[in-house]
Amino acid sequence: MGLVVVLSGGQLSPTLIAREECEHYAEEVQKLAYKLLELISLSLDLPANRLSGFFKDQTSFIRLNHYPPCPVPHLALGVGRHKDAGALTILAQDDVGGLEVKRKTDGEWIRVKPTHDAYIINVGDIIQVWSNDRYESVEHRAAVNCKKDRISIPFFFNPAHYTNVKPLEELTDDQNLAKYKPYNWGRFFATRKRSNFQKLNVENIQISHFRLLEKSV
Ligand SMILES: O=C(O)CCC(=O)C(=O)O
Ligand SMILES: [Fe+2]
Repeated sequence: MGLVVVLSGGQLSPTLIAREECEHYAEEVQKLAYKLLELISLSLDLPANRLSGFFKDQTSFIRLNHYPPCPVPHLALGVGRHKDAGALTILAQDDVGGLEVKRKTDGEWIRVKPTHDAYIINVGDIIQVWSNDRYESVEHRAAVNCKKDRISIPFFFNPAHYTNVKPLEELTDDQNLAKYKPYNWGRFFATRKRSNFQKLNVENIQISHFRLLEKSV
């Protein structure tokens, strides 16, 4: 399957990026994404293949992020705070570090220490909605480094654009009411993309806009 590769940041040149290597990487990382999807399904007491059908015409893509160094990192925008809108993100990064996740208990930003040869897996908004909040997508951001360039390569595993995203019927009943009303993934994503990096600003689309029930803490 053809995957879109998006380049973002300072001096990355498409000519420097080997096409075959990107395609090979996309194929392999996609296999990992399907495996993770199976494990998530099983963890929700669902058949392993319960979610894979949503990805038949998937809208997944890879982004190559380049963060040039900045002498005043706190004044620079890396990637602003946001939650990944899709199903899962598989993030490869170099050893510079910069990714921060927001701790829910006190709102502190916690730096994620890069681990050699390991991926960071982010649960996205769609898994949160499908699981009716049993999984939760994490708020995160990426800071720039004052001395070093940084590269990160997220693979965004997203379902078909026509997917109607809603809590799975198996996980809802009279005792566990659906916490979200259905929304169309293609429209959600297009709206999100238009707002670029202002990802958590009020005018931007969020799954909380589709929430039916108050969130229990
Ligand atoms: O560069 C990173 O560590 C995170 C990037 C990110 O969150 C994103 O591209 O959605
Ligand atoms: Fe992200």
